Formats: sequence, C-alpha cells, structure tokens
Amino acid sequence: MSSKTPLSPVIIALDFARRAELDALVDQLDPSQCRLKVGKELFTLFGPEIVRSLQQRGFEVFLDLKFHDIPNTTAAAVAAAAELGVWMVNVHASGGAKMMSAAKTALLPYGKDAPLLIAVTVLTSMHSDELAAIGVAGDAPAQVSRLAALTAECGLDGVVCSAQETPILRAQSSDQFLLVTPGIRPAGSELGDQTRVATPADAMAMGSSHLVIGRPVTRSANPLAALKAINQSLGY
Ligand SMILES: O=c1ccn([C@@H]2O[C@H](COP(=O)(O)O)[C@@H](O)[C@H]2O)c(=O)[nH]1
Repeated sequence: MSSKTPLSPVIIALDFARRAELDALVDQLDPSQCRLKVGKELFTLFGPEIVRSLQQRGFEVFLDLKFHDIPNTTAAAVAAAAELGVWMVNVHASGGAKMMSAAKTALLPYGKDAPLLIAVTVLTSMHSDELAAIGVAGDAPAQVSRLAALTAECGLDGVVCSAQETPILRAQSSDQFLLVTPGIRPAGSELGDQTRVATPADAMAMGSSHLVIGRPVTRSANPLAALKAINQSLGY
C-alpha cells in the first residue's frame, strides 16, 4: 500500500458548480481520509485540469463520467482517463459486453498503472418500479445481478451498485470484485433523489468495498466533521 493510499473506503463526490466552494472543501481534506470523485458537472465545467489539481494535492481520483458509447469511442475515452492517471474510471454495463471488453483491452498497455475499471449497473436513484418503462424485466436486484455477472465476464474490476444488492453480488463474485456503492445516507440525512440507500456502516457490513458519499458531507454545515463521523462509524 502506498503512503498516499487512504485506509478509509470513503470516496467523496465533488459535485460543485463553483470552484471556490470546491476549494474550500478540498482545503479541509487529507488524502488519508478519503478519495475524491470527479463527475460530469465538475469535469464539464473545469476539464482535466481539475483532476490534475486534485492529484497534485495527493488525492486518488475516481473519474465518474460513466462512458456509454460504441466500443471504439468508449475504449478511447477510457484510455484518455488512463493518460490522466486517474485511480478509477467507469462505463455503463448496459453498453454491453463488446463495449466493456473494448474498454478493458484499451487499458492493457498501461499495465499496473492502469486505472481500475468498473461498470455502472442500475443507478441508485432508480426504483424497481421504473425499470419496466425502460424495457427491463424484473426488479433492480435481478438487473444488477445480471449486469454484474456480465461485467465480471468481461474482466472488469467491479461494479457500481447500491449497497442493498451487495449481499447478492458478494455471493456471485470473487472477493476481489469491487462493489462501489453510492446512495449512502447516514441515519437521519435527507435522501434527495436516491432511492436504494444504506447507512455507511450497514453498507460496509453488507459487502461494499467503497462508499461514494456526496451531499451528506459536501452540503453539511461542517463537512470535515461529517466525514470524520462517517470514518469513525467505520472504524477509521
Ligand atoms: O448509481 C449511481 C452512480 C453514481 N452516482 C453518483 O454518486 C454521487 C452520489 O452523491 P450523493 O450526493 O451522495 O447522492 C453523485 O455524484 C452521483 O452522480 C450515484 O449517486 N448513483
């Protein structure tokens, strides 16, 4: 384990529209407390420079752009993420096996420096009731299980799912298969648009390997205290 590798499984989702707000939060954080996630809003506003600036501060970055395109385009995008030196990058599993395999193959030249490659199954904002309207038969756990099996077959490192599905996925996957879970809500915090949720401690107990946490920390009156309380609840 490198000296900059955090012990905590927490990944903070940096969903900000203003650079000053982002900097005010990141100034309080230390790479030993968490990793950081750059998503669509931040990347669209500030581009690769924002990733580099977080890396220069010693943070490992999850580039959460959820690529979903034809295999050639997705593979090139994943390779671009590898050039940026991110710790983790993702695609949508619903892009299919050819797309995921092309993305995995694109990372081979990077060897041990390749980012972890994971695939989004069913967004944690979605309830099973919504799936029929997009042509998915069955409930969220069944669809997550199906897409996670496909992801594993394609040789990716893991999936994004809700903590609620992790017991099923732990039973069907190797111990090394990463289960990265957003939809994390400490007891009493607002759900917002998330529907398949769990507390940090429950998520870890059920089998999550990493917890993606945004608003419960970033929109807290005291983000550092909120993060420390979460880490403490997990024994870090
Ligand atoms: O299924 C998914 C995939 C990605 N996300 C992202 O995680 C964070 C969650 O933020 P909160 O503020 O804690 O809800 C956000 O950046 C999403 O884009 C997800 O929530 N669910």
